[in-house]
Amino acid sequence: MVKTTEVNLGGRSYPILTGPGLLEQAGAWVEKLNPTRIVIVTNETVQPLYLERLTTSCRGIAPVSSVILPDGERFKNFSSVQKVLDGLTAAGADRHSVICALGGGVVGDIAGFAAAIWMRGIRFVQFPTTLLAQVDSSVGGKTGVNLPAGKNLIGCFHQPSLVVADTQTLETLPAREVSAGLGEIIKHGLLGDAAYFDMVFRNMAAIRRLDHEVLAKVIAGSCELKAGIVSRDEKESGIRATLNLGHTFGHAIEKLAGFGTWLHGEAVGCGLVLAADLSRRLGYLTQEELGRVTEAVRSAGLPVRIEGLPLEAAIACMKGDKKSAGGHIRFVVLHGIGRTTVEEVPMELLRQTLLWGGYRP
Ligand SMILES: NC(=O)c1ccc[n+]([C@@H]2O[C@H](COP(=O)([O-])OP(=O)(O)OC[C@H]3O[C@@H](n4cnc5c(N)ncnc54)[C@H](O)[C@@H]3O)[C@@H](O)[C@H]2O)c1
Ligand SMILES: O=C(O)C(=O)C[C@@H](O)[C@H](O)[C@H](O)COP(=O)(O)O
Ligand SMILES: [Zn+2]
Repeated sequence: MVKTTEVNLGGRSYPILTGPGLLEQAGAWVEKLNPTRIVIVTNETVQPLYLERLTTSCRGIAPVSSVILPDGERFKNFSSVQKVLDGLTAAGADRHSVICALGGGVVGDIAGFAAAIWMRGIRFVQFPTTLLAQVDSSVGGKTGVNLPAGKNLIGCFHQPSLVVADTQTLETLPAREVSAGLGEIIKHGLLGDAAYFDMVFRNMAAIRRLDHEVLAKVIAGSCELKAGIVSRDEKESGIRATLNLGHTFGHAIEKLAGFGTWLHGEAVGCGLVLAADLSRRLGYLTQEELGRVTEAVRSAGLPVRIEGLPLEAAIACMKGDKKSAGGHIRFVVLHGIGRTTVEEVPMELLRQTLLWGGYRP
């Protein structure tokens, strides 16, 4: 059963296909792009699991080669982009070649960025194999890498031509990574409506044990929500900034703890709790609503407290967030479930939230 969700961006529109066993059928969709060469970018963990499946499916369409990256957030950097560019050079890739990103969000962001800059931009296909990538990172065209100074500081918007999410690949995903995916799913629940949030909340245990029926609903729900937002605001001049809920806090945690120490989804989950607390201090959210957000994050198996990172360093990190302007930090805040604004907040309230969350003064 293949579910299709469309990202509507005029000439750059594309479908997101989700369902079990799609890697085996991938060639049929890639062929439609009429590529001169296919370069699959993956990493050393995903390669032994799924590379052969995708390669076999693409055989006969065009010459297929692959680039295997080291695994981990700490390798989401220029050096990995260079490896992909070297692979494209070795393959003799031209402007009509297609990159296939096979893996989680790290591989997708790096491969998408390489696609955006190779010969000033070639097409790429996302084959997300983590829950987080299937519900979030493969959709919307944000590509790029980290700098030591901060998360995703380098990159561009470059939409994929197609997203193919084979839900069967989730069966080999470690439990910690499933929980990380739930960080973004809970975020979507908070951005969507109370009914979607409640459905995610009620089905937390089923999602964590990868119940097929519930998982299909949640992946479709998150993709529809994100596709709808991206279709309205591709380059984040307005509503797309709401997809950053929890991320001003989360990105600071990832950087301060050292990239890869906290998973992105873990930092986002904890960031959602902090964003909810900040919203409560602003008078926008009730104590009961804060409790529900905290309980959702906790029951996803995600951390809800920081423990010991330095508070002032966190504020310095947040000033470098991409939503900041003139050194003023802007946060996505919640006004109940399903309603958000993006605003500057009093520094005193921010400090109170950070202390409450476990930051060290
Ligand atoms: N571009 C966007 O819109 C966007 C959105 C959200 C997150 N991101 C980025 O995505 C990254 C996080 O992505 P992630 O959570 O997928 O992490 P990840 O890419 O590091 O993958 C998580 C781990 O799972 C492994 N893995 C992948 N698929 C597997 C499978 N099927 N079976 C077993 N192991 C598998 C990976 O090798 C890795 O060790 C972060 O860098 C984040 O900034 C980008
Ligand atoms: O697609 C978006 O827009 C998002 O913000 C999705 C986030 O989950 C994702 O982590 C994104 O990469 C963060 O973007 P950034 O612009 O803050 O780096
Ligand atoms: Zn994210």
